[in-house]
Amino acid sequence: MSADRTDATGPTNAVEAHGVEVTLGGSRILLGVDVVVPAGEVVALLGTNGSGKSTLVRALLGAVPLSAGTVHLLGEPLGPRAPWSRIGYVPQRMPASSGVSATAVEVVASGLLHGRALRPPRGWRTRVRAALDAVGMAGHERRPVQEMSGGQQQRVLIARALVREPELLVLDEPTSGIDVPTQATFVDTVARLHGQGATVVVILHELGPFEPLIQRAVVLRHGRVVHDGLPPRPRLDHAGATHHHEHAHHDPDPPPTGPALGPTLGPTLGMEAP
Ligand SMILES: Nc1ncnc2c1ncn2[C@@H]1O[C@H](COP(=O)(O)OP(=O)(O)OP(=O)(O)O)[C@@H](O)[C@H]1O
Repeated sequence: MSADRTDATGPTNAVEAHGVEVTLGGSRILLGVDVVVPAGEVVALLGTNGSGKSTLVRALLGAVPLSAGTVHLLGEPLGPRAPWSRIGYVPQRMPASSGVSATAVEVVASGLLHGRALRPPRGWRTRVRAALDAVGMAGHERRPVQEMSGGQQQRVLIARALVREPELLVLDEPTSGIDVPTQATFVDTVARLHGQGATVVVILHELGPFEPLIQRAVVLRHGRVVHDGLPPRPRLDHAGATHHHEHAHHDPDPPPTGPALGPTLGPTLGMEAP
């Protein structure tokens, strides 16, 4: 644990990544990404489809190998010393089923197991129920997740991350496929965790209901950071309830390089520069 990352009150940076490069299937996906997220901040990761957002999050969490660069989480380097029990992660999709039909309670309770702790802690049922409640899944405790819709499975995954009351919460497009009232409940829960000091890194297609929480946006394009600063404002025509989001947003050319969000990038995200 290095002195510059951690003081007596805990790590100053929840995420500290420098020069991250990732190559997958022979393609260079991340080309030297620097991301530093101070403890307690809520950061949105934005960018067009295929810009490398999920790969970056997976690299930060050690789920894909780095070909170059360094990552520290909550003051510890990636690896066996990384404090996984203090980190919650919600992947974009439910991992392929193993064929074992776990119930919602079992999946969420697995979020309380880590390292050598193979038994859930005292009071786990109450915590699991509260986490399912926070994602609008109260009453579904005994249902096998395999029988649930994609949106319901996503909510169970979110509950599995929330049940830890994590210090660092990493979410990959958490609200896709989830109905609007449940999105609001979920955002309230993330806001509560943030109020308790948690750091949140969230991949979003658009800021949507997270907008009031987002303090900073990191925008990727073709595996590089093209903006790191104030979040873009939603464009009025995109914010309207009648706007549909199924259309593909075009990739602007050339990419902006400065710290400010370039005028061509806003339309890509359906947002205006700050
Ligand atoms: N395992 C893999 N092997 C080869 N290429 C991959 C692999 N995983 C991702 N890629 C490629 O890396 C690029 C970035 O993918 P990634 O999923 O990180 O983008 P993204 O910004 O999260 O996109 P989306 O918004 O569609 O999820 C894409 O071109 C994708 O096809």
